[in-house]
Amino acid sequence: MNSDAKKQAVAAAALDYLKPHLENDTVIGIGTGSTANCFIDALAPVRGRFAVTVASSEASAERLKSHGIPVQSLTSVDRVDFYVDGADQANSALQLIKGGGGALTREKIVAAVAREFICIADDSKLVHTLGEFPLPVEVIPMARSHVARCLVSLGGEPVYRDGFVTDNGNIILDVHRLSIAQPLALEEAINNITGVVCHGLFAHRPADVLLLAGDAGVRELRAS
Ligand SMILES: O=C(CO)[C@H](O)[C@H](O)COP(=O)(O)O
Repeated sequence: MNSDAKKQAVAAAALDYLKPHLENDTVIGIGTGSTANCFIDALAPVRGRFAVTVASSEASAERLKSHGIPVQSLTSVDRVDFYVDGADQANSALQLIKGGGGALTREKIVAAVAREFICIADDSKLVHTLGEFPLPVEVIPMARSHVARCLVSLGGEPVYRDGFVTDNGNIILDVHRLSIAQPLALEEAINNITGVVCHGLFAHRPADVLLLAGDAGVRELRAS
């Protein structure tokens, strides 16, 4: 199975996972990226079976609307029942690196609100130790050099994502060469750097379920 087929398979599996739980008032959070896009496309035929979606990026909101799927802001809903999103890496505790697409801040906010976070990915994303994928950090532009120095002191090699501006008007530093043996501690340490808006290490809020597509089909993992 090639990469696109795996994305479509895992998106279809996420929809199968959700279907028994869909009610007229269900609110679904929607992630960002190519796998999340496959889920948006899979969701279109059942758009009458839930209330509304909340998108984690302008790009996802546009794609949802293009399918006629209703989108509301997070501030106009009183809860998010499910959040479905991809990831750049996942470990066996279902802690994640996210933000390859630069939407990490809104993704982390929707994930924080969601009752259940369903992560969808192909099996190449499951790793023993997070960190080979550069960790995206969203930064207030004027704090770029200060934050970069702090990230170096934590052992990383920050690289400015040239020409990229987040939906929130900020910049991204992608931090290379981190071997994240202690995700909870590192998440807190980076949160504590003044000028950091948010970053893509999801350790305190891991996924609840990881659907992983491989050549033999889609398997469901819970945190171990
Ligand atoms: O965090 C993300 C976007 O900010 C994506 O979920 C992550 O980059 C995975 O993307 P893809 O499904 O295209 O591999």
